[in-house]
Amino acid sequence: MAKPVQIEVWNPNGKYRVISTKSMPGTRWIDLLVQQDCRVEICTLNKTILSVEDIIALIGDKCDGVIGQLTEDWGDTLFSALSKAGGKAFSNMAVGYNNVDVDAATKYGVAVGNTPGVLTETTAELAASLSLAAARRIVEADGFMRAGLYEGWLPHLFVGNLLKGQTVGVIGAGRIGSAYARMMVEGFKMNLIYYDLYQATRLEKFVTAYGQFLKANGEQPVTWKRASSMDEVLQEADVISLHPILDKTTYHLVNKERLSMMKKEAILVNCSRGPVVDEVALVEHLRENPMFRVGLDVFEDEPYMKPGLADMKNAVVVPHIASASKWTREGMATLAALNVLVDMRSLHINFFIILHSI
Ligand SMILES: NC(=O)c1ccc[n+]([C@@H]2O[C@H](COP(=O)([O-])OP(=O)(O)OC[C@H]3O[C@@H](n4cnc5c(N)ncnc54)[C@H](O)[C@@H]3O)[C@@H](O)[C@H]2O)c1
Ligand SMILES: O=C(O)[C@H](O)CO
Repeated sequence: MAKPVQIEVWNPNGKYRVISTKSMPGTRWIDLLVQQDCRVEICTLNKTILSVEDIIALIGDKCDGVIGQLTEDWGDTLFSALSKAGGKAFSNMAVGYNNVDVDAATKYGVAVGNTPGVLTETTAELAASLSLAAARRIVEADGFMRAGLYEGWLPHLFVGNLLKGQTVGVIGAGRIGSAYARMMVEGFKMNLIYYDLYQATRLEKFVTAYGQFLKANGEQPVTWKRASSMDEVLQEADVISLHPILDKTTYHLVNKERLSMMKKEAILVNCSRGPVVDEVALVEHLRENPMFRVGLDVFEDEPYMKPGLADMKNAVVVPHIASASKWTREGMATLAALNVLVDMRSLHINFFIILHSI
């Protein structure tokens, strides 16, 4: 039996039907779709994560394109339903496709898009924030103040780690990993060690030039190294931030064995995807190594945390907010709408007008 559908409709008489499974920030994305003769339907169901059945009900009998979210399971069932409804386009409002079966989409003739780039700096800034929060024990200290425990300055009170001159390690030096590395190198004068399948030439040039600038000004130059293995990064770095995509090769990339390679006072930050870290092993490691700290934006079984994690004082945890700046979220929504419009190209969308309205 078809489920009831709760929606908000824009441009009810539009020729093409485009669905967004969630309300998204700003109105520019809606304007773009409306200008191209789309009827835009936004799901208003009061449920954080929509099920496959919910989305099938939204798609209905006729649907030209869908903007979906990373919490949804875009596999064979949904692409088959979208294709049957005449759909040609799907865009994830996220970077990457780990919740999307691209082969299934291709099989059903649905083009798939995602929203990289506009979230690079915002996500890197959150990774930098988590690095600082963990290094300087900001959340613990904040809780201490609010609990009325502060009785006056003490030499040992919330002593943390100085970043300057230490080594920052980046696993996955793509767009976000490189932006984070630049922030930590330039902002805190950290040396860089990174591991990626590809050489990050621009990043290397940046660190070299910045090192030369520091030297010319009588300061200790910063350095960079491309590691030949991920283990080398884990062994050498003081702060390690994870930025690879999630796929079969990066699932549980950081496991019990690899955690044990890291320095006892190291900081691990994850703003990539939860399953890149074996969270059960991480909780055990945090428990056994109180000076080891983590900053986590993502979790293995979102929205849940593995048992014990919430009790760990040496963990800073935030609810997947790395891309949550107004500019970025509006940009992601705009990009997702453009992806859908471009991929509905067989519908003779007027690209000249699109390009002039963004
Ligand atoms: N927490 C958030 O809100 C948030 C926001 C944006 C992106 N992300 C995640 O961050 C990821 C990276 O985004 P991006 O825009 O930088 O992507 P990107 O494609 O530019 O960078 C990913 C990098 O990972 C590298 N890589 C792939 N497999 C690897 C492996 N096995 N070992 C080491 N490196 C490997 C790639 O070569 C690439 O350089 C996204 O796929 C997404 O999962 C999370
Ligand atoms: O990949 C993404 O885009 C994030 O996880 C949400 O912004």
